[in-house]
Amino acid sequence: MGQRILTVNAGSSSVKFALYKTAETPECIARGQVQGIGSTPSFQFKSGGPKGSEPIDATDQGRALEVILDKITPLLDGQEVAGVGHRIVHGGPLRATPTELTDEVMADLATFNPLAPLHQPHNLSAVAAAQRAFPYALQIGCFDTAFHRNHPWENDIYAIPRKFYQQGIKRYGFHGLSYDYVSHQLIRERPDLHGKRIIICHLGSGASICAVNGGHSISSSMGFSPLDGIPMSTRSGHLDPGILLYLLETEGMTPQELTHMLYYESGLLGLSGISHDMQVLEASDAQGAKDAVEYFVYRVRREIGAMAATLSGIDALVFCGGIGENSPNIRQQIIERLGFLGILPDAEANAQNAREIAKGPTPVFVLPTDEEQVIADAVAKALAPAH
Ligand SMILES: Nc1ncnc2c1ncn2[C@@H]1O[C@H](COP(=O)(O)OP(=O)(O)O)[C@@H](O)[C@H]1O
Ligand SMILES: CC(=O)OP(=O)(O)O
Ligand SMILES: [Mg+2]
Repeated sequence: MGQRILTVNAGSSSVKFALYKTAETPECIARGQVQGIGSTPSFQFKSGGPKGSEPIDATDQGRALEVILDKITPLLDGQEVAGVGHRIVHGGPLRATPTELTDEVMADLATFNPLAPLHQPHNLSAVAAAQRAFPYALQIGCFDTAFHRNHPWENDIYAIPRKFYQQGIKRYGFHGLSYDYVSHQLIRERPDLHGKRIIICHLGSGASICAVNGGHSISSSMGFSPLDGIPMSTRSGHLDPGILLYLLETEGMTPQELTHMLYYESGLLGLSGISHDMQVLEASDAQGAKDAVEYFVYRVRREIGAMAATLSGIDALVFCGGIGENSPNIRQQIIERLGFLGILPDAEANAQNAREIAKGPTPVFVLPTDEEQVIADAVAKALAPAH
């Protein structure tokens, strides 16, 4: 009898899942998500189940996972879920590989909740729900920080007293499962880029940019927390720390108010005053929406320039994530002023969401990311009998 692997990616307002047939390279048989947790939650299969979106009653990520489990039970057809793989945003300074989520590991991971409040507590509550549903399954954590664990020191450290580095105040980097998938997929499709300098832009609700050299992450625009770098749906991106000192000392804001402002009220939402959703902003004629889009594009271009300097050049640029994969307009605006890096946009290919969207010496790709496949592969490896 076959076994199944389930992957769970719990975010601030969504829980994404995928179900796999167990094999050396697991085969996806269904995927989907609960979205709108906290506002108007709904369930949707993206593949492998009935089409359409169904309103549901889910006030938190644990309840969303219960709905998902109800929906996938008929697809299991009596097969056992042998392993559940979880995307865990923060693995801390040590975790460089997928890890079994024992009680001890879970307790350690909970200490990183304040470093990623939009993600980490939800990631961990989804693990608890999956343990209740599948008490005999192997629960494996796959960390967004792991792909970035070997940054050269200058991309790992902040210029504050060295003792803070020893306490773990350092650059972790995030979206590592996505960068892992995309960098390997690029080489599968274009073996000539093996060993080269690649800049990958993961532009979704959370957004970051990664410099990859010879298959390894060299630098991430995200740092100690997933707040740093480019502006995001509701997160600020890079800030002068003097602003925080001013707001704390002069305006009397509390740490909780600052946290809320930086994670939930800033970025595209804060700048536009209209929406956190890039699709809504692109469709709007309001000046605030135009400003937010322009600022986002500018900060992405600026970060690509910084990553090109980090790598002393660029051999390929890649877009992924909800915005990167689906918005020709944003991609066009980003790449049309990157001629100095050998990038010449192919507007027609870009408009069609083609795989390759530039015709200059530096190729530019759109590669749909698949964090779930990276997680499923890790679970399959953990389940495989030792040789
Ligand atoms: N066609 C599109 N045009 C512009 N933006 C889009 C489009 N489709 C999706 N998006 C954006 O992608 C974002 C979600 O990206 P995604 O990578 O799924 O985010 P996350 O995994 O962080 O929740 C949404 O906020 C939306 O703004
Ligand atoms: C780390 C992060 O920002 O993740 P997401 O894009 O899924 O919010
Ligand atoms: Mg994401």
